[in-house]
Amino acid sequence: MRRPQRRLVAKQGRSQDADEIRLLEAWVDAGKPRPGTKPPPPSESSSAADARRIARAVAAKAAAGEYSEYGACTRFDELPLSKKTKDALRKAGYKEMSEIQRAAIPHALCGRDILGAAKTGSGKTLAFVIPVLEKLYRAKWSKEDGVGCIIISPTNDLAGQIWDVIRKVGKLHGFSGGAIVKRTGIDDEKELINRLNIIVCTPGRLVQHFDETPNFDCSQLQILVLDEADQMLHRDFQSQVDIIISQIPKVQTLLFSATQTKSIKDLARVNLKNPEYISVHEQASTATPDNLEQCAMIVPLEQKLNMLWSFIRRHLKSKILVFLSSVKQVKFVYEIFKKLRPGIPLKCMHGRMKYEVQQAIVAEFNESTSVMFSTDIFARGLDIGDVDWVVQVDCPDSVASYIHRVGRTARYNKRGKSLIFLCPEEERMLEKLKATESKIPINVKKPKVELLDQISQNIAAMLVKFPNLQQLGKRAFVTYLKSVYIQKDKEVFDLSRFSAENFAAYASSLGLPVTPKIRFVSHKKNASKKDMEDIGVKQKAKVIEINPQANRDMLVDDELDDDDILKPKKATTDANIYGLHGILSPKASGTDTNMESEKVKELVDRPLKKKKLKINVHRPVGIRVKYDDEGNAIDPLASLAEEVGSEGVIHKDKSLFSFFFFVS
Ligand SMILES: Nc1ncnc2c1ncn2[C@@H]1O[C@H](COP(=O)(O)OP(=O)(O)OP(=O)(O)O)[C@@H](O)[C@H]1O
Repeated sequence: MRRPQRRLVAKQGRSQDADEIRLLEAWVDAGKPRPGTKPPPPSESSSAADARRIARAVAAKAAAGEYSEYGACTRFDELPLSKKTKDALRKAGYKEMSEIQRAAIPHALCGRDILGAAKTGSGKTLAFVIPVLEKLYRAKWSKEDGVGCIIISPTNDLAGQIWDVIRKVGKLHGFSGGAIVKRTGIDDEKELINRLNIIVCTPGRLVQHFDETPNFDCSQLQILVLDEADQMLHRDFQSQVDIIISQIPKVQTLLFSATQTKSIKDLARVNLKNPEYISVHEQASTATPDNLEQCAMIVPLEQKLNMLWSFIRRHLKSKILVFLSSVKQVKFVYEIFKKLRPGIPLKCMHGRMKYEVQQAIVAEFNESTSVMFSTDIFARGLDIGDVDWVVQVDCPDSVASYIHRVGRTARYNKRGKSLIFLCPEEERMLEKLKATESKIPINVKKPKVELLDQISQNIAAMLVKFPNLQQLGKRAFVTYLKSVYIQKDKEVFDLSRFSAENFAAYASSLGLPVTPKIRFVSHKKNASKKDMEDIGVKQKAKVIEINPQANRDMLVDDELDDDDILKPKKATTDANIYGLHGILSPKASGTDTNMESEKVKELVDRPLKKKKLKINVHRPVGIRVKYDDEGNAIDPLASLAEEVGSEGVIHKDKSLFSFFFFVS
């Protein structure tokens, strides 16, 4: 493939790097670990001073053409890495490698595909960021070379966080790049995206660029990373990842997660070539961090808020992350607790917030002792400093979700604690967590009922004083039931196990004077458009007798918006934008809708190079998918209505945009 003259000239201009690159190439090749090998346990005898001396000796030998094997290294400065990367690592305070870094980086440096698994907080981000930087450096990649690396992450926040690590460790390299992390202006991004060497983004946004950006060119891609790979390859992002894979060449691929997929079917979809299976904690007795203390309590639904309040009141000096199952619950609990003043700052985080607001809240939470109420938007990957407690008020949808949620504490050698409230009706989850194969050391504690603060009366008083809170409470009630109803794991989540009395008591615990009336609408698989419309029309909805007693008491309440009706929606955010044959399927509702809201930082003003044609000629044509502000596919008619009806809004949104981060 011929590259333009200008690129060659730019590369020749970096002759001081050329010698180092030659040396690194030779070292990487001569000292590479054998496929399938793991590093030996690190020797404990050498002091830090010894280790530095060894590292200097290794580097001097390499400069003299004697290349040592690097598969057993314990420090970053013993690896065949560029001086720019080593200097930045040292400045950032990274010296000793973590287990996953020791095991994965040597194999990744010599170009192998990796399927990496290690516990939460064990340093997986650096395990892929370093090979990415080195790959591009050794390929003499420059800003003019276009997209060389794509890193896909499930949420915008996580993409932003990964980009921060790249900026820190790659700051001495001259690569361009950015986290496309907020739906700002796809048109502005179209101009710029081909000039980014490293793109970090959610799958939905990338697919959107493949669809809408003329000449979006990934044909020169060098390396692909899927963070939280199990989630990427599973139902949530399956169809989008399939599209991405079909649009890019086969390149070195790195897959990382704390709960790795082992499904051959999943892995076949990303075409891994003789991958290194690296699971550093596979033999460990626990799947969660060793320094994490975990306990569970069986708490009736109607006592959960009392329990949470009492817990917070007794931990006013702790940084606490609280998981709830829906945006409306987060909003309600946050608002009501704020009014009741527990004596510690409160924050909330969910997907309906602007990315900038989220970032500000995360930054504050990083710095302060406070309580953060969050949906699962915070469950994976986020690296928040010194969280003391993770409290799961609502049951996670799986054991893997539990592991990711509790992994927000006890990160990288720090200590942490977690507590989960499970309703008696959800005890099956406790069995799953305690099962030998889950490897989760969890203690079951009995709640001390006598210590419980009873706050239902206080909440009810607040609802009288602030009527808008009553509406919020009602919605929190309904969305909680909905969140249980839509769960796939019916062994754990089964509304029919709750009685009408349970629901009434729960409503009363939220301060509601009466139990909101709700209805359940049947879920027809592969529902046609007609069916979908019918579901939207209340009179035609089919009521399911989930709990005859409950249904007798809970009929349709017309005050609740459609979103609050217990009709099945997809639990995930931007999953399945396409149906099987590229047919537009209805917008997924999602627990967190900002996963696809994107922000791009710092504008680029370099001339574009001529780009090659897209790769996949078999992609379905003739179906132009439109996306909403969050990157979800929207119905053509809905989008037409939006364009006709809200020109001003569209214009206003556009003015928010786009800037790219740069490593320079
Ligand atoms: N070699 C290292 N030395 C010191 N600190 C490190 C090292 N590697 C990573 N860390 C720190 O450990 C913390 C957790 O790292 P990271 O976020 O990469 O974990 P993770 O394995 O990706 O976790 P999760 O599974 O939750 O996404 C970060 O604050 C990071 O800066």
